Amino acid sequence: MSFVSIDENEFFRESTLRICGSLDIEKAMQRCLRFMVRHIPASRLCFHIYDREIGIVETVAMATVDHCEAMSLQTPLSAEARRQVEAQRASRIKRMDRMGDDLVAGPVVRHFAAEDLSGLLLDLALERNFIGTVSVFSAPGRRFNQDHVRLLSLLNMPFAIALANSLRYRELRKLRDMLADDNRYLQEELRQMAGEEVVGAGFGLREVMEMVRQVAPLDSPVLLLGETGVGKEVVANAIHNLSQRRNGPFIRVNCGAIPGTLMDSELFGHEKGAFTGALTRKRGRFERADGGTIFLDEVGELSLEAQVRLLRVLQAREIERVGGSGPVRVDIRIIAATHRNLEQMLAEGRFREDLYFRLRVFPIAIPPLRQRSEDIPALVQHFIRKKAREMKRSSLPAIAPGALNRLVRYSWPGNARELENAVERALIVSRGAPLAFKDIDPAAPAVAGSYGPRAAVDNAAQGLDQVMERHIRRVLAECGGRIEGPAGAARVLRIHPSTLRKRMRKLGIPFGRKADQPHQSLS
Ligand SMILES: Nc1ncnc2c1ncn2[C@@H]1O[C@H](COP(=O)(O)OP(=O)(O)OP(=O)(O)O)[C@@H](O)[C@H]1O
Repeated sequence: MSFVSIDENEFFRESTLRICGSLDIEKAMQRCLRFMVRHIPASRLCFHIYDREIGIVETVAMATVDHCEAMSLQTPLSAEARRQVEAQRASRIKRMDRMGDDLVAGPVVRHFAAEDLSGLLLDLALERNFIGTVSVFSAPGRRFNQDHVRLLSLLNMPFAIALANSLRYRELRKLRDMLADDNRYLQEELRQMAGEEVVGAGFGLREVMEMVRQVAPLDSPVLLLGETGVGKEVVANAIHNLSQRRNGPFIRVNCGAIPGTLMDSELFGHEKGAFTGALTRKRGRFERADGGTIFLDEVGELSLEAQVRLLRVLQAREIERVGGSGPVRVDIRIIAATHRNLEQMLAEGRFREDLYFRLRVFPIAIPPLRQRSEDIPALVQHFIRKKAREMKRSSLPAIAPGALNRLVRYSWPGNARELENAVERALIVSRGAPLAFKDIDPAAPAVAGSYGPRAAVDNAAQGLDQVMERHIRRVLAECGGRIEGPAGAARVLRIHPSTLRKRMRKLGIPFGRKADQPHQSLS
């Protein structure tokens, strides 16, 4: 085969264009080789990196004229060969008449049965950092000479830059894949922690689950309504898991727990330096939920300013980071939840009407536990399993005779969460004996139900309005719904009946005929 002689400048220019032509090392090398073979007797290019920690040469890419591939071919080096490689700090080129005889190249080219071929080794360094080595294999029966060395040595710098970039790109891709993998794993863990199973789906929550199945495949917003602890997050999770977005993120935002001053940066993120303390760029919850579902819990707690910004996201499907220079599109499904009476908040000007109608496209009301006491036994079993697992108990305790009956008759103002706490308490005090639930007494004055240190912590976290609402409801239940009179709730609470009515209206507690509707019944 005859080779076309070439001007050095032309060789440099054409080879550089090709080695920079792709971020995939093997493709870039193949393009380069296809050009080179017209001018030098080469048959194969390989790129090798060196792992100093373990003294291994890894061949990461290989190209012939017809075939190229990314690979991870590892060759351990002898101690002497390691010393030789590790002394290498500058670019240089080495010619070998027979590659098999070289201390470093010999064991590597054995993988390609190329010991008898002549070779050129191009060590690449940038700013005194050794990047790797390109090996050029000769065509069978040909030997490289000084003219080839001169031509190849021109390519030191472009090869070093291009291959260093390709290695970085490869590393980034690897990190991205690892992150995606971590993300999938964590999402799965979260799903398990959140308790994927909706207990009562076939009984007390049957209608709720029918609605869930209807709306899940669509992208419409869903508004979950129900008392605190009733299972709104569990239902939100079920919607996400039954939707096309199930492999995307499910991001919960507790709107009542984020201080007003941090709301924007929490929800929408910020750019680096947007304000004092913004040391790095941070993605907000909306951006994190991209491709998945955002669950806005306690949406009724949002300030009016935050409501305006939320409305903008709902309308434009875009967010703007604090200190950002432009909008960022987000592909999200919104599920909002509240235990509040939003209609009443509308009437009082505490919730925006436009936002309300945007969120209220598909409302689902989750009934309180006292209206679906048929779910209590299954929930108790579910929580026993869950808590025993968390507490690393090897066996599941039995339930003491009569205890389940007591649980079913209790009114559960704190709903499933209160039941979950009761199970946890019972497991702690039982020490392996059957669970007696002695602190749950349906006949005791309602306020006594779940008081104690734990409930006090719960109450503190709930806010004054909720605690007041809960207390009033319990006293009302105890007084058979009566407000006035010697046995009325106002007397027990030591306030004037009209003050009590006013407060009940404010807290959304029905009275009079409304209180007789089953949803509100407390007994
Ligand atoms: N149907 C159910 N099946 C299984 N677990 C449930 C069910 N309902 C509630 N739970 C459990 O009860 C606890 C409270 O439920 P969740 O957090 O969903 O209530 P919530 O209505 O969102 O409360 P809040 O209004 O206070 O945010 C959680 O630990 C949840 O896993």
